Amino acid sequence: MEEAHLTPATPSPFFPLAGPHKYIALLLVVLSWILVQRWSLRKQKGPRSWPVIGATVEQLRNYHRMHDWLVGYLSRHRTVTVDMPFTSYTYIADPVNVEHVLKTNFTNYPKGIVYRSYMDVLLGDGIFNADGELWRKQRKTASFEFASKNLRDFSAIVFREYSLKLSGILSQASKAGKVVDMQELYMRMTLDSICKVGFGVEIGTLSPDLPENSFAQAFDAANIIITLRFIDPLWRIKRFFHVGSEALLAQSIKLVDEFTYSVIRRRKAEIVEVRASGKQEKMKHDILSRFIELGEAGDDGGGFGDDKSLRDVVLNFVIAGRDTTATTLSWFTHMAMSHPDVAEKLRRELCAFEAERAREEGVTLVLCGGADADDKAFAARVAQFAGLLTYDSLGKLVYLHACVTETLRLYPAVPQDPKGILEDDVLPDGTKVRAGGMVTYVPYSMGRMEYNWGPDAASFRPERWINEDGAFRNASPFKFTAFQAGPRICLGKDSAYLQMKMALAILFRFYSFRLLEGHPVQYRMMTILSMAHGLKVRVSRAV
Ligand code: HEM
Repeated sequence: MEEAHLTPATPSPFFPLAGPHKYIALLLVVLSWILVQRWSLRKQKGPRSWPVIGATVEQLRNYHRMHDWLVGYLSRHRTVTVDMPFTSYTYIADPVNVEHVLKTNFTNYPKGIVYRSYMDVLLGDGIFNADGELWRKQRKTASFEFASKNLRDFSAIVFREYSLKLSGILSQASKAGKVVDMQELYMRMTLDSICKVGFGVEIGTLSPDLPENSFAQAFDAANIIITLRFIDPLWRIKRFFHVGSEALLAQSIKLVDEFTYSVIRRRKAEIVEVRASGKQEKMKHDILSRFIELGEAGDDGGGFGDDKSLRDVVLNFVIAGRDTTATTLSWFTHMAMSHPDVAEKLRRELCAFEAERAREEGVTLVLCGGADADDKAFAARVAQFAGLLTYDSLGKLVYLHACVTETLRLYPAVPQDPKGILEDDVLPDGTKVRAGGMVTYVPYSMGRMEYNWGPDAASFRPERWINEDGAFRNASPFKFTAFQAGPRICLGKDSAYLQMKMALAILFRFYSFRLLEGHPVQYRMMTILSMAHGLKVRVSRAV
């Protein structure tokens, strides 16, 4: 044993030095490697990167406030690279780079296989998750549907009906002095609306007793867990062993699927019934019926012949139409509460509009006795006002339009939108991006950048959207990116404005809102910028 200690160490064939030299050499190799790493990162704009783990630790530490974390870096650099294990994410906020990615070199920046692999479980082959021919066909079919006057007229009726239901709930809450969660109510309203407009189904989550809705809960849980996948390198292992967040995800998707397939079965049965009755005029104008018909005709614009494809259509439209709109309505309400001058100016616009429209239509406005009016008289007055709101007349509400747009500038419903990179490329500002990585345009940051909006970029100021003649002033879609831009620009933008303006005109004409004292308003990290704790308010009638 003693001898063994005295025997000089045998040099390894892989490391031919022995004794202390071996350790010094090893240290030198490690130091040189670190130096090379630091040298190659010297021009990197973004958080500090470490060998192998990249910036994972800093990113995880800031995960709960990631959008603001990025604001900090992007205000200094315009383009930021964040290294992650085995990949890197490039974040952009300069409209010139955004135009390059979303339009000029569009084909190089698809959703990509990484994004698809994360989202597949929820979105399947639906339009949000599709690239190439599969996307093109769905886009064509859906664009055609969105342009139809039938759908627009039907939507206006549905949006008015559900806004009035929401008004009824608020009216009762104001009388009872009850606290309400506006985000939850908006989510119910937009879910009911998209189910009616999208799939011709009445699901009634906005009925006065506010029933539990397991679909909505499971859908939200799935969305949160999928967002976590973007920074959780272990998610595939968790999925394989069916543990932790991935086990919960599987459960949530099961619930979501049960609901969705039941909607499809119901619509198919109704279509058969209408056909058997021979009453074609009873055929509904919803989007799902249209896709079912296309699938049956074999002219299915993207393969909608089977229930799985229809399931993907349904869920993609739910995610498109429900959360985005409800989230924007919630942030709008928060902005109006925290900017009383804006709320007052909006109210004046709505009252003037009401008087003018009533004159135009020859309507005598009912006297309802003010805020203490009895319920029936108050409801009648609200319904009378709602009757004056049409697709065309809502176009006259320029200040309301500006307030909604300003809300989206600072609180875009989709705060970050990642794209895959097919081939190495150089962005217009000289940043190199590598095939297989990801480039993300960041609407949340873009709205707050002084280089995009001037020194008051961070202030909520709807007036910036109105020109000297009092008309709405548009901005380049590559600078105001809340609806994306280029060939994949949001298809539901007009529909979303129609619904939001219909609801907000009614609510802000007849109610005032006060944030519940001490209620925290913060976003939650998920693909949509929803509020982590909802939006708890007290509401009062204001005739
Ligand atoms: C405030 C409301 C809304 C906002 C801020 C918004 C924003 C967006 C954004 C950022 C995208 C691109 C997402 C991506 O890269 O995948 C998008 C796509 C889309 N949106 Fe909207 N959206 C809104 C409402 C709606 C509504 C109400 C509908 C339909 C009912 C809708 C239908 C779509 C569709 C179908 C796409 C996919 C377009 C494509 O990939 O070709 N959106 N929207």
